[in-house]
Amino acid sequence: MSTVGNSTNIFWHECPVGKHEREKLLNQKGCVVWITGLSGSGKSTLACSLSRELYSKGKLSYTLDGDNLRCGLTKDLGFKAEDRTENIRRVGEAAKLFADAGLICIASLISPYRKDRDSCRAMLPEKNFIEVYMNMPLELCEARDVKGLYKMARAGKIKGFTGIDDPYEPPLS
Ligand SMILES: Nc1ncnc2c1ncn2[C@@H]1O[C@H](COP(=O)(O)OS(=O)(=O)O)[C@@H](OP(=O)(O)O)[C@H]1O
Ligand SMILES: Nc1ncnc2c1ncn2[C@@H]1O[C@H](COP(=O)(O)OP(=O)(O)O)[C@@H](O)[C@H]1O
Repeated sequence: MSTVGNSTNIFWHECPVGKHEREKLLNQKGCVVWITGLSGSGKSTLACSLSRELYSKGKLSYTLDGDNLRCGLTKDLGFKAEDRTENIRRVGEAAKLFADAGLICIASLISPYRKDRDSCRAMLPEKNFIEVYMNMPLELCEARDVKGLYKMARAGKIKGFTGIDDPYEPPLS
């Protein structure tokens, strides 16, 4: 019996079919590929390419994209620091479930704060969390500006935009 956060008197229930059995069934290893980088750095493009490539090799993956998740699972969250932290925590937990299901879970979110990404890494065995950094200069992302968000941020119409007036902390390795 244990207490986790605000959940009290919690009992973990074990099931005879576990991650190992599911991995055997799927003939693959469940893991998380976590793609981080500025808006417009190419996260979603890479996530989709990787998913397609894995599919063509008969490997089951599932993509968790920041923009898409913000239409549902995380629609109650904005872009202030504590909301981004909760966003990453929640998606990290979801990604962990997909990996436990035996899937290759590809998460593509800005995830600007190093400590939040490190918390997600800590949820899984070291080799099951692969962090990928889209190392694109801000100038290039801004020049692409597919959604026109950088222009709005520069004009002060969006406050706290990553890379403009909100920080991005690149991975150390
Ligand atoms: N203030 C601000 N800063 C950054 N991005 C913003 C902002 N407001 C809206 N958007 C849009 O939200 C997308 C990023 O969502 P994420 O969930 O990945 O962000 S975060 O990880 O919580 O920082 C991001 O999508 P991508 O361009 O695909 O990264 C934007 O379309
Ligand atoms: N490797 C690449 N080379 C050139 N353009 C790219 C590359 N990857 C993505 N793009 C383009 O950059 C823009 C932003 O890509 P996107 O995947 O939406 O970024 P993000 O998900 O990080 O916001 C899109 O127009 C996309 O076609």
